[in-house]
Formats: sequence, C-alpha cells, structure tokens
Amino acid sequence: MSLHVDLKILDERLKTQMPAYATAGSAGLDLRACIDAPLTLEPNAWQLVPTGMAIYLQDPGYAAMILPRSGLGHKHGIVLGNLVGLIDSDYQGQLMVSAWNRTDTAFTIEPMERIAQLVIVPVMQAHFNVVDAFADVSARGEGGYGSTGRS
Ligand SMILES: O=c1ccn([C@H]2C[C@H](O)[C@@H](COP(=O)(O)OP(=O)(O)OP(=O)(O)O)O2)c(=O)[nH]1
Ligand SMILES: [Mg+2]
Repeated sequence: MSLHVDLKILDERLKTQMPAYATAGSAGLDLRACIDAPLTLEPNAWQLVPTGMAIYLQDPGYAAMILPRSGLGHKHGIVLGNLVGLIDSDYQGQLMVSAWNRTDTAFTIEPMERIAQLVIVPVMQAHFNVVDAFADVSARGEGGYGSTGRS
C-alpha cells in the first residue's frame, strides 16, 4: 500500500541523497543527519539533529514514527533521546532526530549519515465513551504486569 505525502526539502544536499526505501519491502526510510560538520556525541550525550526535510501528512488517519536504525543502535549505541519520535499529521516543521549516545564511548556522526528511520503508520483517533463499568468482563480482566506468568 502506498501513500502520497508532501515533502519539503530544506537542505540542498538531500537533492542528490534523498531518503528512500532501501528495498521494495522496507518499512522505514532512513533519515540523514543534515549537519555541516562531524558531530561527536560524548558518552551519554544527546543532541537534536536536523534531517533537512519536512513532511505534511495532513490526514489524521496517519502518523509517522522516528525509530532507531538497528545497526547504529545495537552496535554503536546511538538511539533516540525520546526513545521514539512521533510525528503528528499536522506537523509541518523540519523532522528532527534526538540522537542519544547511550554508551560510555564517544561516537561521531558524519554529515549526511543515515541516523534514524521514518515509518508511516495508520492511526485511529478514538471518540471516548465514558462508562461506569465495561459491558463484559474479559478473560484478562484487570490482570497485567506479568499476570500470565513467565513460561
Ligand atoms: O523525534 C521527534 C519528535 C517530534 N518531532 C516533531 C513532530 C511532532 O509532531 C512535534 C511534536 O512532538 P510531540 O507531540 O511528541 O512533542 P510535545 O513535547 O508534545 O510537543 P508539542 O507540545 O508541540 O506537541 O515535534 C520531531 O520532529 N521529532
Ligand atoms: Mg505533543
């Protein structure tokens, strides 16, 4: 399924290095660090990194999520300061990545390096119906936090 989304290029360098789905089956497209010089993240430091682009989803039936890249996150510990970035359908500003070095080793992000990925997902806005009691008691009921055991 594909969706048409308006995209503004804010950094000229993206014109030749446009974020794109790497394979036909890719869920995410990699976002690039649109920085002018290498950016060193000291141990446990985080910084907001511009991606050089803005999208306008417009339809409240969609959102975008910024997620870590697994290679950078697992091998180098570069994940997101907000864990997951949620992009509202009415947001028109530049996509920003909160890059967090969760390790005890400094890591340098190079200009235009792919630092995170963007996934567009369907969303439902709920109309909440306030009740005193739910219509029936489910098999789970109020059980959670490991109520079904470990094995
Ligand atoms: O990693 C992120 C997270 C958010 N945003 C942008 C898009 C999003 O629509 C907007 C607001 O994000 P969010 O609602 O998560 O932040 P908030 O702290 O609630 O700010 P606001 O009061 O502006 O909603 O910031 C990014 O560019 N990158
Ligand atoms: Mg918000």
